[in-house]
Amino acid sequence: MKKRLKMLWQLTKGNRILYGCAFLCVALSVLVSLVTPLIVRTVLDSIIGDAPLSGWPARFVDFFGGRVVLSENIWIAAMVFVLLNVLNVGFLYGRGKLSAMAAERIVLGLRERLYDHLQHLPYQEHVDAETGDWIQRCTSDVETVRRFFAGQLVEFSRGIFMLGIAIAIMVPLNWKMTLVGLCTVPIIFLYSFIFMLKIMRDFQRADEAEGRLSTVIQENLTGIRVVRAFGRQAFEKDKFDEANEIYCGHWRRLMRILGLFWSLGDLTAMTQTLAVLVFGSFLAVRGELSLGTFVVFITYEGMLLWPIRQMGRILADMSKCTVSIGRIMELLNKPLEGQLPDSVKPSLNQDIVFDNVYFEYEPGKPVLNGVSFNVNAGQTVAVLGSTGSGKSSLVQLLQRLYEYQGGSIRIGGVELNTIDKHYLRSRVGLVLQEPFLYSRSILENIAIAQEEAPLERVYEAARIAAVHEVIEEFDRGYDTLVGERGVTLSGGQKQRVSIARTLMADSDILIFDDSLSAVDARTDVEIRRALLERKKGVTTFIISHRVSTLSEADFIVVLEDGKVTELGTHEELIRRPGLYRRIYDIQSGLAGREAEA
Ligand SMILES: Nc1ncnc2c1ncn2[C@@H]1O[C@H](COP(=O)(O)OP(=O)(O)OP(=O)(O)O)[C@@H](O)[C@H]1O
Repeated sequence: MKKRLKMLWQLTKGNRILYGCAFLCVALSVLVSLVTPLIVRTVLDSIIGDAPLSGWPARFVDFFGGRVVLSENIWIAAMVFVLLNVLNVGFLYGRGKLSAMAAERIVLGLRERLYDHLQHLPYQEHVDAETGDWIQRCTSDVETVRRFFAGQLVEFSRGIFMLGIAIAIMVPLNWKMTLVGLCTVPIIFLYSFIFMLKIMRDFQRADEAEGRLSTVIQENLTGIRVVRAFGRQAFEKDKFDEANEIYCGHWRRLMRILGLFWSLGDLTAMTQTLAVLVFGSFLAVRGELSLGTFVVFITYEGMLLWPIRQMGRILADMSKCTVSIGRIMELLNKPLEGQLPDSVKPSLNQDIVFDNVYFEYEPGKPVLNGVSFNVNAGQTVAVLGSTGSGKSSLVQLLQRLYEYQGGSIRIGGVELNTIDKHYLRSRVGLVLQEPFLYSRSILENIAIAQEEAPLERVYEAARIAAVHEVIEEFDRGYDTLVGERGVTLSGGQKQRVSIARTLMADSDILIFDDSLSAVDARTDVEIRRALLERKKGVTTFIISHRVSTLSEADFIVVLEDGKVTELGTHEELIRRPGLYRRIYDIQSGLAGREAEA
């Protein structure tokens, strides 16, 4: 809790003067509202009545020409009354504007900080993340913080000013009435505070449930094709209903508690008003309280009760805000991707040595174990292995998306984990099996990292990826819009657009992680030929299950359960029994049968 409040305080940095001015407006507005009933009191008791005058009411009356003048021109007092109210409106406007300005600035900064932080988290965090929950933290949790800074914070200060100034005015007027008028304030405070502590956990649960609900919606919309293809609509609906029911359940509970809170608050407020009325009448009958002072107390009671009750509500809202800030902090406190201070930027067009590499995602569960092989600069390496054997993990290490825990990977003799990550990723092109395309034109998708590149370079990349002609056939050519995640393109077309995108960069190392799987065998050959021809000298890793693709590599690495079980050229491997030979036999058998058929 202390940490969350500290974070809220830190967030106000740079906007404290604005808040200071907003608080000043609040204080002035409170002062003006509390002075107004005193003018009514002066008019009732000393202008219409004949109670003696002293202090500032006497000076006020003298200023307007004395009692007689004022009693004959009562409109003057009415005008002062109106003027004070106009002033009050001005202060309220100032308060609203200043606090809104400060809140917008704080939230703008917070959103930017949050978004920037997410961009630099380790890749594993993104893989493990519940996207919907993260989106919720960046949107509705930030919105809760905005509401706190824009309204609740200054509203809370209004309650404090109101209480402080009212006590200062009420005590000299009648201390007994002050005691009666404020007797429930500590009760309301205490009760609101206990309530705030109690409800905080419920708000947290409701927020988490909302995050899960967002995740269900997000997963459903992203995977809609799978849902349709497998007729999983009913299952998805049940999943959604369950998450929705849990979320609504939390809110029902919250509403019950809030309802109880408000009803008890109403009861306390009514008791308080009744006490003031009864005790005030009693004192008035005994002549201990003038009519004007009685009116002041009743008016103050009405004015005080609402902000004090509001303070309770604000305390409860603050608990929601502290929950949201806690959830935001949880993201902001996630350590960023480590960057060694001495990161180097060597030339990557060099020999690569994998030396006894050990890697695991979870402790004690090796994914790569003792992987060793050497790649000469400019060579093409093919990687084969059954599913889950560690192929993708192996190539992802080359972009430092993950860090290996044992052994060594050296590029031109430089240890990989000392190379600057940003530099490394800009020089190592990775094409994934399931590429992500933005909802923009094909041109923008290909030139995403090279917006200034001449069109000819884009065409060249698309030609190598064997997609140029396909794009030209579209009505709008390169300006064709790709729907969200490229739904208007076929799987193979998307893969080729994403290959073209990677080829735009001037990479020293290219990795194709099964990224030709959705492309037919003939186009696959075309792309590889074009690559060999036009990207000569670029070290290339190709993960594939196609022997026709694998066979053309300089050598093949066969991975099984994270270990290299075979290493050699196509000719060498087909002569030995093993996985490669088995795959070769199956695929050449199939090819033979296809040819016969
Ligand atoms: N981000 C991750 N966190 C935890 N475990 C992971 C992660 N990614 C992969 N794994 C696990 O590591 C093992 C190797 O996965 P990897 O993706 O490297 O295999 P692969 O050979 O590329 O498989 P495929 O051919 O199916 O793509 C698998 O058991 C997989 O479940």
